[in-house]
Amino acid sequence: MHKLLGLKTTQRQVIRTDYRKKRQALSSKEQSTAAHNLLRTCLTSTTLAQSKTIACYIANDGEIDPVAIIDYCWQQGKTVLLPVLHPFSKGHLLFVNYHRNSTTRTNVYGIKEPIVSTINLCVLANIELILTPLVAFDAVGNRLGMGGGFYDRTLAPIRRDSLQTQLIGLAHNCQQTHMLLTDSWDIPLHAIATPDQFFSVD
Ligand SMILES: Nc1nc2c(c(=O)[nH]1)N(C=O)[C@@H](CNc1ccc(C(=O)N[C@@H](CCC(=O)O)C(=O)O)cc1)CN2
Ligand SMILES: Nc1ncnc2c1ncn2[C@@H]1O[C@H](COP(=O)(O)OP(=O)(O)OP(=O)(O)O)[C@@H](O)[C@H]1O
Repeated sequence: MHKLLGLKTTQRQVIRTDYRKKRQALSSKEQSTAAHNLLRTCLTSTTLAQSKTIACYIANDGEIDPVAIIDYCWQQGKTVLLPVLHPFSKGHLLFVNYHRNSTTRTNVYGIKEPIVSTINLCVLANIELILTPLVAFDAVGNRLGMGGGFYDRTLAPIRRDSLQTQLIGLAHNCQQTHMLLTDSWDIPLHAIATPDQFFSVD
């Protein structure tokens, strides 16, 4: 492997392990306080309030829980979507409508996802805002995920086709890193919301 590529891969793996441990170590009280404060932070930006079609996620592995954001969106009559592992296209995600009565299943990672059908699928170009899970972030919008490359692959058309879709990462305060080394395929975030702060990039 090329030296720099090897260094980056190692840095990513070390940070991934380290930052997954940090979020897993949070108590349920810390998790619920964080989840509550996260909605407040998100509402300090106009993006969430102005978007009508919003992709979110179901918390896993100590991730900050966006449940209050999902409830807020439903109350406001917004369309909420969840990522679903693509059934044929390995490493890609589909975004599927999620409402209070959605039928769900558990995927191979143990994460709940809605059942895909032709009527509940949403194409990327029609999603105004994607709230992404992440393992670590830096203040300039770089994101480190679980390592599957799912979001990077799925979101690549945003750069290729200059889509207007806004990307906001959701994270605990302890998931901020000084600086992440980036790769060519990384899709940077427009902002990051934590319980204490809203980081707008540029
Ligand atoms: N809540 C949530 N939903 C999500 C994601 C996510 O990161 N969080 N994804 C974001 O892509 C997709 C699923 N991708 C995932 C990829 C890997 C693992 C995982 O747990 N992998 C390994 C550990 C990886 C490692 O340490 O290298 C495992 O099985 O333990 C989970 C989800 C779509 N849905
Ligand atoms: N657009 C892409 N096309 C092809 N391969 C990609 C693309 N994006 C990422 N990958 C591959 O996915 C692998 C994992 O990428 P990376 O470590 O950036 O994932 P991640 O951002 O941590 O995960 P996720 O996006 O699932 O949360 C990389 O080794 C890379 O080869």
